Amino acid sequence: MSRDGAGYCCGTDDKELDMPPETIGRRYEVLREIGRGGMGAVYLCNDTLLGRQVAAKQLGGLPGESTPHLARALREARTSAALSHPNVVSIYDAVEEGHHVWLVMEYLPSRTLSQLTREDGPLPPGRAAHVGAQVADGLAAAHSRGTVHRDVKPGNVLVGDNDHAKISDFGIARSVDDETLTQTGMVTGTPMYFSPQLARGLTATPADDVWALGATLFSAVEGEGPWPPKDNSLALLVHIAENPPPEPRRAGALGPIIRRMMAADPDDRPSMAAVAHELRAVALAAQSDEHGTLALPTPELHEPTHEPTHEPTHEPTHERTPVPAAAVPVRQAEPRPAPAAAYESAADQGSRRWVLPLLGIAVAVLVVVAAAFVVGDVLGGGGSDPTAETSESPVDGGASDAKRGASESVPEDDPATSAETSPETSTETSTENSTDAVSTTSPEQFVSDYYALLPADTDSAWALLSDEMQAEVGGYGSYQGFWRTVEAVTVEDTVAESAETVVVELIYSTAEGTESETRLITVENTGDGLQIVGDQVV
Ligand SMILES: Nc1ncnc2c1ncn2[C@@H]1O[C@H](COP(=O)(O)OP(=O)(O)OP(=O)(O)O)[C@@H](O)[C@H]1O
Repeated sequence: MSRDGAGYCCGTDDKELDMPPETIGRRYEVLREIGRGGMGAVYLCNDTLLGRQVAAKQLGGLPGESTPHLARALREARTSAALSHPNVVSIYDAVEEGHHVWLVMEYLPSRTLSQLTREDGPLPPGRAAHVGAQVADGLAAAHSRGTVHRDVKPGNVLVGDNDHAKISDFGIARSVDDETLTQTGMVTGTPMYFSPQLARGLTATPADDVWALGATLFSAVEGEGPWPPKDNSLALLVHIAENPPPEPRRAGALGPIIRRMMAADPDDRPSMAAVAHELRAVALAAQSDEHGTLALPTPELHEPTHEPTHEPTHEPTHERTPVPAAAVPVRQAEPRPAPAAAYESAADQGSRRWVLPLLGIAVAVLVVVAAAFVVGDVLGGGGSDPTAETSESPVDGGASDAKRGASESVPEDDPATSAETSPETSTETSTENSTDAVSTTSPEQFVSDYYALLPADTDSAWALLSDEMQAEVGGYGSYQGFWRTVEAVTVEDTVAESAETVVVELIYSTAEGTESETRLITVENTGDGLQIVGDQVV
């Protein structure tokens, strides 16, 4: 192992894998190890640029395994970065160092669902339903954009305070039209939670995630996995493929939904969105159980996540349709001196170019392409190349890059050529450029990166609004309340109209559907970097 001017440099033997670096990518100070998984250690770090805690997961670096590991890591970063959702662990950055990739992600003080079950015993059905509903929300958002997780299991469900749950580890997730993984012939995932179809080697579909979540809930309430443990994975696969689904015994009100989620025929399984809805109903019923036998932590049940809330406090005069405000929610329908995004008249609403009726498969494809576009931006610092989805390029930034972009440059390297051929991290490159780069972040990149933060990281996004815009919005609570109603926002295109104005085309996904909108964003360099100072529908 060596440390050089570019920061920590990793070797390739197992011993070195056990030694944490002091800093990752010259930006993330390692504080302590959080845990270990099949792919390596996870460390709690301090992001010195944004002053927040993050989790960094080390992947790759084993002899002869670096390439597939890097590919898996980058795929994980791309998939998760495109999935900005309150119930999906956000990927902020991916740093290549030596033979390793560090995935830098949102830190969630938590226990995994498997730890929780092991330490607290089997979960009451209502509590399991509450956790499961949130995970189903996150997975439904992934499914709506063509991504199958493929490794849903208790170890990939992080449960934090008040049982706030997030699904993590999109390491083997992929878009359904991405044949890269199937071409490798690799079998990945955890057999214990495989559906019979996956066990038979069929291509993964959203119905397999539904099964896996059903099996995960089965484990949570039963205290043990759905199948008898077997040392031999192949034997377990054969067992799953040839035997009827297990019957839950301690699931109570959760029993019927678990049975349907684990239906042998995938066509008999509900969609993930329907699962979320049903699980939430079970959780709510348990919450109101007077006898408290299904007691739940109450605060989180009221968290809107993205279940439709028909009476949003921040939108008193409008239907709860997603309001595609660049930065802010609609608060009232009164005329404003400047048409800031915070305010939109009823006439505006009527004339809004809703495209919902035109949406269908074509939009699903569009969203996937747009997601690649956003990630491409993040990868290339402005090189918005949708083809980057299929290249093994480094992922630099993710959600955090918008914030970083406000104070430093993002390299203009070509994402299609910089990964396998150049081991330097893109984070390193951007850090090196940081001293003189305040003015080099393009407004289009800044706007793209701003939206990449949303809806998951409202804290960081909020900091990118000028004081005046924050006042226009009506406060952080209102801003956050709006973004909680949005499952995903995707930048379809950005065009600079002038040095300070950007036309951005957006696609919003909510529980009610998908819609697009074009907005004019005005940015200004305030000395601290770029900030959003104006926003209107065009
Ligand atoms: N974002 C995070 N925030 C907080 N803790 C985390 C985070 N990600 C992982 N952890 C912790 O680190 C441990 C290891 O995580 P990891 O994802 O590597 O495990 P795993 O899913 O078993 O591994 P793999 O999927 O690679 O086989 C987990 O048990 C969890 O407690």
